Amino acid sequence: MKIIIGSKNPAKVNAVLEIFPAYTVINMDAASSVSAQPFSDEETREGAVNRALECVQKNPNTLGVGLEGGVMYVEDQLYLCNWGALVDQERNIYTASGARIPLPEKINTELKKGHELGDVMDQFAKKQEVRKKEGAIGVFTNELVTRKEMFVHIIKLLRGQWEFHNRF
Ligand SMILES: O=P(O)(O)OP(=O)(O)OP(=O)(O)OC[C@H]1O[C@@H](n2cnc3c(O)ncnc32)[C@H](O)[C@@H]1O
Ligand SMILES: [Mg+2]
Repeated sequence: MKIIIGSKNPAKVNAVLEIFPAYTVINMDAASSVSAQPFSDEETREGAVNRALECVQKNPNTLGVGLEGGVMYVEDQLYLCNWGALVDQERNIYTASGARIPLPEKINTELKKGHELGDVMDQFAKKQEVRKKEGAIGVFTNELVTRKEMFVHIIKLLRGQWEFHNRF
């Protein structure tokens, strides 16, 4: 059986490969159809669902996975948030979110100017393509939790819900 992941970002693709080792994993660009920088749980979740749906629509009889990164506020504090969606052949939609950590005020200021977190993180960490490697969560947890590891947990939550639904 095939799984289509709606992203070519290695942090996302490698997480799917780890949790679905028996499957053929294919990656494709899928549109989130939300802002390049989602700013709420709702918008980030919608981006993940849109990506997963597009994967299954373009590849019937497969499982589609969408993973989306965003930020959200709890009161005045900006947090990193991530969402995942899995869509099966019957178009059942399973969703789950990942761990969230607060982001420094400096990052909040840059995002409010309209910059994307990916670019802001590269500047902040003085590195390149942080979003494809340890991610913001890796930078701010001293790499105890990497972006891939955070997505691994989300995909476990998706796979587990899908298995529970199909348990008999
Ligand atoms: O190729 P895609 O799948 O689009 O992967 P992406 O890295 O762009 O990731 P998202 O579109 O899901 O994330 C939306 C924006 O937030 C950024 N972002 C989200 N989480 C991040 C993280 O942990 N580290 C760095 N940038 C992150 C990302 O670079 C985008 O600017
Ligand atoms: Mg993106």
